[in-house]
Amino acid sequence: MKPNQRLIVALDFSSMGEVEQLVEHLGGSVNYYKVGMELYFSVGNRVLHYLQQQNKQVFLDLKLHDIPNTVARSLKSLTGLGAAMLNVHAFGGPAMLKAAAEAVAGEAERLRMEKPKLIAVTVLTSMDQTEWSSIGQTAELSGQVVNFARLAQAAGIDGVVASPQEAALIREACGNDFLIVTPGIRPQGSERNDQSRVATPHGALAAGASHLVIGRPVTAAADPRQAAERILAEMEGE
Ligand SMILES: O=C(O)c1cc(=O)[nH]c(=O)n1[C@@H]1O[C@H](COP(=O)(O)O)[C@@H](O)[C@H]1O
Repeated sequence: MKPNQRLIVALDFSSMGEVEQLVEHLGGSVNYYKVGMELYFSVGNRVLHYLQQQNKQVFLDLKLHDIPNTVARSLKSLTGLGAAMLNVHAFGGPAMLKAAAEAVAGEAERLRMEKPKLIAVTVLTSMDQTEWSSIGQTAELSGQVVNFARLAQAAGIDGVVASPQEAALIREACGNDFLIVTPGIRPQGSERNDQSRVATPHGALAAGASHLVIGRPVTAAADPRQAAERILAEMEGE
């Protein structure tokens, strides 16, 4: 069976021991992992080296959000680490997004390496319309997600992180080559936890997601391998 490159399992842990235990347990069924702030701040580049040795692809999810110069210079440092995907917050605005895209492309060219994909986080999947309004936003949340996706694409960014509930609108607005990476994935019957805008794996793919980011439905399952294989079967049936 061809390895699945569309399922990204989130390694939301704080130690190498937990990472090694899960990656060994999941074996060849999972080929793509997300390293987020908790893990990277705890163990640093050790986890990237480990995943590279295991021939796994890495989404290094550090969600940069700062002025254009700072984000561009930070991304230069991150580009050479060998992750397949990096991200920034779309809230940084068009100038920051453009500087970010140029920094990654320029550094990858300088290092003669394949350019990591750079994607922009739109509106966090934990937020619902009420919370969105509570921070003073008057536009409809889904409309703003699509607006961010358009701005990111115009700035030369490869795709967005959004909820599966906006995936169809983004696909329509940004075309087939644009990456749509969707967390907020919850298989039938699983806990929502702190996620608000959710869908099933099948629902997310049917709406046009290119990649699914899944954490607790796999990592907190009694049998993570069985949980991952069920999700993969649901994805392959798509
Ligand atoms: O950038 C992300 O990956 C991200 C963006 C977002 O809007 N929502 C979101 O949940 N995430 C990440 O996706 C993962 C979801 O994990 P679970 O809720 O456990 O499936 C976490 O590691 C989050 O940091």
